[in-house]
Amino acid sequence: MIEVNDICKSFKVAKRSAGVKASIKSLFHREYTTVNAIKDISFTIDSGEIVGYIGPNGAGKSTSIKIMSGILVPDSGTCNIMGHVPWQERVTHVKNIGVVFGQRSQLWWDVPVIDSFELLKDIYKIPPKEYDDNLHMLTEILQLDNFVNSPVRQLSLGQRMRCEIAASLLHSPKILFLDEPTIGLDAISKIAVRKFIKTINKEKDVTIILTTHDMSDIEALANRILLIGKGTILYDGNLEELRKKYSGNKTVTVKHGESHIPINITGVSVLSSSTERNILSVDTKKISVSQVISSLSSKFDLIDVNVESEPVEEIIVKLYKEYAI
Ligand SMILES: Nc1ncnc2c1ncn2[C@@H]1O[C@H](COP(=O)(O)OP(=O)(O)OP(=O)(O)O)[C@@H](O)[C@H]1O
Repeated sequence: MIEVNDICKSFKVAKRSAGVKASIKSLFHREYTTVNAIKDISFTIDSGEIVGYIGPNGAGKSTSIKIMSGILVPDSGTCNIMGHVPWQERVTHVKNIGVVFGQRSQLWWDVPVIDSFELLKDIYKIPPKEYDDNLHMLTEILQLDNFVNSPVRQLSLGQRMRCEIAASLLHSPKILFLDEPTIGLDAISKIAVRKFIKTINKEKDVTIILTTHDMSDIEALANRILLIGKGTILYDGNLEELRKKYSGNKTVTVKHGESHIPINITGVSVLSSSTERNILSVDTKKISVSQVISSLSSKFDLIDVNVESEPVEEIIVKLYKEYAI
């Protein structure tokens, strides 16, 4: 469905030095540097996938999304999305894709949201029945009823984001590019947006490419991760493989009926110890969690046990460290 081959994109940026003298000099003699935003990136994405496109700030995520949406033209390389070259066949291409940039609005600021939707209906030439059905479905699932008639400038960030997502899907695209769709949202809105993304992927078979710095988005949604760093793809695989590779530890919290329990088990370190509760870090390469629990329960009276995996954030930090990005 999406085929990206050896894409490169660089930007020519004017050098600016501080100070009045340097500013005046730059009026007559400008110097430029080249920023290599992406270098030889290649990947394919199949229909129905949800791909988490992750990487640190400035890695090249937005640039890639802009190239795949046809907004930017690469310096070299090829890109084929549903049989079209995005930047050469823009009109046909945009009918197949929806794009949400979390930091920018595609809605008209001063008019009611519904008027923006009507404009998009005309721009995309959406047949009336398809528009009505999609609007009905999106209004219901994204709960837009209370603010769809308000101007965008009056909406909260979470309300606006739900409208942005609806706007990107009115023309029934098969691919949705989401660039930080949950940025700045509260916990409830984040969960609502994630739930919606899952629903359209499952029920409407929409392929989703998601960039985010929120690793719980990735954990909740992505079956595949593409890691980009310094403009190149560094990892392509699923989260489980990453967990296996980078996380050998589990955190086990043990609530017990004793005032203090001595813990001396190979592969187990005590993170914190207080009356009636111990927090342990278990190196699962040396000992399994069940072995630890049965060893403890054979000696002590355990009231409650809670086992947690290492947070995804920490696994990703290890990944970034390994690739020095
Ligand atoms: N229009 C532009 N002009 C000049 N440089 C640009 C432009 N757009 C992006 N860049 C540069 O290209 C590099 C990649 O930027 P990009 O926005 O793709 O990163 P990103 O991975 O989306 O980052 P973030 O997570 O911070 O949004 C950065 O060094 C950025 O400064």
